[in-house]
This record gives sequence, structure tokens and C-alpha cells, in this order.
Amino acid sequence: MRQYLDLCQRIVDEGVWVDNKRTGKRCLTVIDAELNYNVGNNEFPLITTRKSFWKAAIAELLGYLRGYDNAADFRAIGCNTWNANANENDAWLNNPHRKGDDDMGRVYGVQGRGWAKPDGGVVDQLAKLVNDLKNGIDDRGEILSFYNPGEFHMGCLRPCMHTHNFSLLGDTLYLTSYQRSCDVPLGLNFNQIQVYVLLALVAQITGHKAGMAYHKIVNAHIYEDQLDLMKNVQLKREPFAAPKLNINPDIKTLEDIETWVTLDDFSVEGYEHHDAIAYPFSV
Ligand SMILES: Nc1nc(=O)c2c([nH]1)NC[C@@H]1CN(c3ccc(C(=O)N[C@@H](CCC(=O)O)C(=O)O)cc3)CN21
Ligand SMILES: O=c1ccn([C@H]2C[C@H](O)[C@@H](COP(=O)(O)O)O2)c(=O)[nH]1
Repeated sequence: MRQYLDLCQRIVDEGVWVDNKRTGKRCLTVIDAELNYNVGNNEFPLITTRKSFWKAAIAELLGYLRGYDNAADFRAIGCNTWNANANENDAWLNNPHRKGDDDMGRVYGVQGRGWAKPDGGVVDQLAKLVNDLKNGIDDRGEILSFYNPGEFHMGCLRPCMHTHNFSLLGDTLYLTSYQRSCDVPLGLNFNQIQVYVLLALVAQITGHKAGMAYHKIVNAHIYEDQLDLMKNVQLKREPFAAPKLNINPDIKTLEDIETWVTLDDFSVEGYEHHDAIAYPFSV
């Protein structure tokens, strides 16, 4: 939790104002941040200086792992975060590739599970890496990448957390995740949870111990309309100890994740937190 607050404080102290054309807002911005999560010790990086809606963050991750391309599918599993980008963004609403209400296009999990090959067919990056890791193989390319510049024009938003690189050392699995752009008050609250849960889940279904997850962020920002709440509310609060995350041990395969896993298969123990803060969201 300290590392999150240190990043917020660093943006407040050292951030530079940058105009963002897409949202029409200014962002206080720093470049290069690293957060590390000890998944092996079950130190769940849940924000405690405000109430975190952690279930929605896990639902969003499940949707990515299933290759969802529609905000309605996300809603059905308990996640509302894609409604605005799918339905309220003029550039996307006028895009000829948009297939109708709630369509998100070729983003995130679509690339992760079905990257189109130039000669026909698709690459399922997640199935490949799960299969390798299950067999004790780390070919130094166990990568799940959502970043496909050739199809940016076919999606509502470029992926922010775009690459997850797994590594096996002995019987311990590690994860290094890369993020190009980070809305620290809103997005990072979710992204920390997702990096942690991704390592915990993949370790569980491939039969390895989970080690550390390393989260590398390039552009970390606070939107101008979020700054006052961050400076004068969230950063004035003292954090509580990290809670623990429990995952249903019956989840044993990628197919389990694709078919029957729900948010009831995750529970958090000992989550003490301050009141919720309603940060403004920029579409
Ligand atoms: N500007 C922006 N920031 C983001 O973090 C972001 C995007 N856009 N677009 C794509 C996804 C969607 N994400 C979102 C969207 C909404 C919330 C949000 O409203 N969170 C609230 C309530 C969550 C709930 O009730 O489930 C929060 O208090 O955390 C969080 C992440 C993360 N990403
Ligand atoms: O997982 C996510 C997804 C999105 N974000 C934030 C980062 C930016 O504030 C916006 C995306 O805008 P771009 O203009 O495409 O950079 O969404 C996040 O923090 N985490």
C-alpha cells in the first residue's frame, strides 16, 4: 500500500502538466513507476485509503482471459468499467468497425485469445503459455500481449496494461506486467489487483508456487479533476494492513476459468478500509 501512496505523492510533488487530446483534459504526469507484489506471501495489494471495488477488477480480468469483446458480457459477470468506452466515445461511435451497442472491438482478450494471423487462423497466446508452464517449460517467451498496432483502428481503446510476461525459476512462477498509460486514482486501483490475481491464478492452474509480480508503468497520471480528492482526501489518510485473497482451490484448468468460475470463487480476508471516494472518470 505504501508504494501506491508514494507514487501518488510523487505525482503531486514532481508531476508535470500534460494536455491530453483524447479526453480534452490535463493530466499531472510522471514517467516510470514500478510496483512489486508478493503473491507467494499472499500480500494482496488492495487500496485501503479508500474502499476498493475489488470484485469488479477481478471480473474485468476474467473477461480479458475469456477473450470478451463486449461490455454487456463484462456487465454480466459483475464489471461495469467498459460501458463508457464502448458506448459514450464519439470517435468509437462513428467508427465503421463498431458492431453495435456495447461492442468494444478488437481489444485486450480478443488479441490475447485470438490474434489474427496474416495467413489465416488465430494465435491463442494464453493457451500456449498455460500449456508450456504446465509442462515445466519456460521458453523465455511466455508472453500474453494485447498490443496489436495493426488493429488499433478496430477497437474502442488501445490496451493500457498491454503485456504480461511469465517466468519459471525452479517450481516458482513470476510475472512481469507492462503498462503504457495509468490513471492512478481509478485504473491503478484495479490494475494492481489484476496483476496480482493473474499470477496467482496462472500459478494455480499450472501447478506452480507463485513468487513475485513486477508491475512496470510508463506514463502514470492524475487527471486535473481528480487532483483535489487525491491531495486533500486520499493522501491525508493512514493506510491499514494488507488483506489476504483466497481463491477457490477447485480452479485447476484454463477451461475452469473459461466456463464456471465466478466472483464467488474469490474472497478477501481482513479488508479494513476508509470510505469510498468517487473519482471522476474521463472517457
Ligand atoms: N480514464 C480512464 N481510466 C481508466 O482507469 C480506464 C479507462 N479510462 N478506460 C478503460 C478502463 C476502464 N477502467 C475503469 C473504469 C471505471 C472505474 C471506476 O469507475 N471505478 C470506481 C467504481 C467501480 C465499481 O463501482 O465497480 C472506483 O471507485 O474504483 C475503474 C476502472 C480502467 N480503465
Ligand atoms: O487498465 C487500464 C485501462 C485504462 N487506464 C487508463 C489510462 C488512461 O487514463 C486511460 C486510457 O487513455 P489513453 O489515451 O489510451 O492512454 O485509461 C488504466 O489506468 N488502466
